[in-house]
This record gives sequence, C-alpha cells and structure tokens, in this order.
Amino acid sequence: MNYPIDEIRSQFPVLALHDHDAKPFAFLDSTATTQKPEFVIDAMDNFYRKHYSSIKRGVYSMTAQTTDAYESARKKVAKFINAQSENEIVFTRGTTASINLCAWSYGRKFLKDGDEIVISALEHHANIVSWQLIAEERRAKLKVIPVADDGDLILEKIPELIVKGKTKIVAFAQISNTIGTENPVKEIVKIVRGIDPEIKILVDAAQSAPHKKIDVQDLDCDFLAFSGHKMYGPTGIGVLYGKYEILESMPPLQGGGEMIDQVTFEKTTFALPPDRFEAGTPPIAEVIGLGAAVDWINRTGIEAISDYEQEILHYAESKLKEIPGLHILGNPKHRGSLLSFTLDAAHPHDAATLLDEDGIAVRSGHHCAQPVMQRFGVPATIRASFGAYTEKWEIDRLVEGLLRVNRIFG
Ligand SMILES: Cc1ncc(COP(=O)(O)O)c(CN[C@@H](CS)C(=O)O)c1O
Repeated sequence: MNYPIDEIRSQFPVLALHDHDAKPFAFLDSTATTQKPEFVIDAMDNFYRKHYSSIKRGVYSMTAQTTDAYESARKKVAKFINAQSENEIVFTRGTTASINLCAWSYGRKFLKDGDEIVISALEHHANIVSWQLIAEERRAKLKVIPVADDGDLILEKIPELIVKGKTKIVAFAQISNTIGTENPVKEIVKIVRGIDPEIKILVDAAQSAPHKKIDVQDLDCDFLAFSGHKMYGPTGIGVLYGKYEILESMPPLQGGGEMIDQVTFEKTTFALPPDRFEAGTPPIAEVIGLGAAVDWINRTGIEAISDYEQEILHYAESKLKEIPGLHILGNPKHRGSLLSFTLDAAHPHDAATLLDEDGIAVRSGHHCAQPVMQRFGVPATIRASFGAYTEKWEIDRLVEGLLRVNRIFG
C-alpha cells in the first residue's frame, strides 16, 4: 500500500519532536489517547487567537461566526458516522459521559423494577459501572454476554440472556480496548432485534470511531458513543449519537442555559435535542477541534488508516510471537489496532517501566476493564496500540525492549 506514513507522522509534533532522539520515542498507547496533528492544534489555536467568543448568546457577528463553526462541527460529525441528521449528535465530555447520559436519561425514564440490561464481558468500566448504577436505582438486573477463550463473544448465548418485554437495553463495545476483539455489531443487533425490536442498543465506539468507517444507519444501533481525544481530537469532547425520536423521548440530565425553551418559577419547558442535553456554555474550542479531527481523518482517509493499522498490527503480532515467554491475550477473528500480552519474566508494570527507560510508551494494567483481566486469569497486561502514525521501527524497538526485559528478569 502507498500510505504516506512519513508525511503523516511529520504532522504530529509530539512524535516529530522525539523522532531524532538517541532512543527515538516509540508511542504505542494510541488506544488510551491519540496524538494530535498540527491541523487540529492550529484549528483550536486559531479560534482562541482570532475568533474567540461564546455561542448562541448574542447577535454580534463574532458570536454568530462561532455559533456557525460549532454547528458546522456537529454537521461534520453527523456526516462522519452517517447519522440521518445533525440533531442526532449530542456533544458530551467523552465516551464515559455519553454512556452515562444514555443510562441516566433514557434509563431513569424507561427502566422499571425487574427490567434487564445486557452488556458484554469485554466492556470498559464506562460501559459496566454506568449501567450498574442505573440498574441499582431502578432495581433492574444486569446480565453479561460471555466471551470465549479466543476473545470473541459467544453470540449463541445472547438469546438465552434476552427476555422479551424485560430486556430494555443492550450495550456493548464495537472494539474491545483490551483484547482488541472487533464485535460483529450488525449480527448482534439482528439477533437482539429478532427477539424484541423494542430493545434499545448502545454501541461503545470509543475504539472503533478512530479506526474504521462507522455507519450508524447501517449498524441500526439506537445510540453510539465515542471520544474526541481517541480520534486525533482534543480531550473534553465526545459524542452521543441517538436516533432522533429516542432522544426526543428522553428528559434532560442537567438543567441550565441553552437546554430550555421557556422558564418560569412554576414550570420550565425544554429545548429539542440536541440542545436539551447541552446545558451551559459548551467546550467550544474542543468542538472546533473535534470538527478539525474529522476533517483530518477524512482527508487522510479512514479506510487507508484502517488498512495501514491492520498492516502494523499483523507485523506486531508476528514479531511479538517470536519472544520467549510472551503470551498474547485472545485470538479473535477480527482485532482492532491493539495487542494485550503478558510476559512470564515480569509483571506488566515492571516491564512497562523498563520499556520506558528505552523511550517506549505502552500501557500496563487492567485498562479499566478488570472483569476482562479476571476472565483471562491475569492481574494485568502490557498493551501496545497503534495509530495512523505508528511505524514498524516502533514495533522493532518494542521487541528489543521486551527482549531486554527478559534478559533482566528472565
Ligand atoms: C472501549 C472504551 N470505552 C470507553 C472508554 C472511556 O473513554 P473516555 O474518553 O475516558 O471517556 C474507553 C477509554 N479507554 C482508555 C482509557 S482507560 C484505554 O486506555 O483503553 C474505552 O477504550
């Protein structure tokens, strides 16, 4: 493939800053958060330097321009995931906030005593604890789709877990942030819809939005959540996509400015979605940064990024498998651009500490997915993850570093 990796990598200042160090910085933690291209940094810098104002709260031209920029970003995000309308795009603080918005707004209104919520065994804590909290308040029951040793969900178990009229919400990740398993979203949606079309389905796209084309109409999910900082955009901004008629049925979660229609001391009526869920002054610069990130991904090409990352993934898998005492978690049919593994010789934190001495940044720990660690019988893992800018020499540096760990601890 003629992916312009050198040109792309040069756009990321943090990477370019260290590429000529004595031990060039190998950044292998894009699953946690991605680096930012100049194009995104410049868009936010330009806003703060030349156009800064609030939005939707004035008639002067600068605030009108800023409002246009803000709503233009919403349109870009809607197009990016092929939503029917930009009004189906709610800006939040990130995936965690998006899932909690869904759980507390939709859940508090529609869940009742004895109802059931189904999640998967591969979930991040954001897609576990939020549902536990609302289930506790509404006296609902939480059920879990099991995962096989290869890291794929056991889809045959789904019909056993779903009860028509009782199961109200099914929530699962498109790509796991630990094993990397890519779940067959359309197949799962079809199984669930076939049992009860009234069940609402949320897809956690934190690890898929940055790496693969998402078409929410094709997936037919009711909600979809992702974070700007994992897709080359800033922190502090995320998205909850929701089918409009469902968002319209949901009460606001926070009260304040912008989310209202009429306020009296006796009664307040609320704005239509998405404003209903965006109380207060929003993270304007971050929304503009997210819009720039979508532009950058579109210009670079999400399919080209996806294909390139798979090439890097397969290179990494082939190299890591040669390391004595290294065990990659799972072997799913399809895997996102990350690998979790253990070393017989050292605890993941010890290994990651030694790797850091060599200028290699990996994640070690439970990755906010403790149930996955328990299911696979490990206290923690080392996780290497890749982005649009990852180069094969970074994998080679990782292999060298892990062989050093083996020499020291082995
Ligand atoms: C599948 C999945 N779902 C939700 C989240 C939460 O995203 P926030 O932007 O923190 O709200 C994450 C973030 N996972 C990071 C931080 S623990 C990781 O290193 O794996 C995720 O991977």
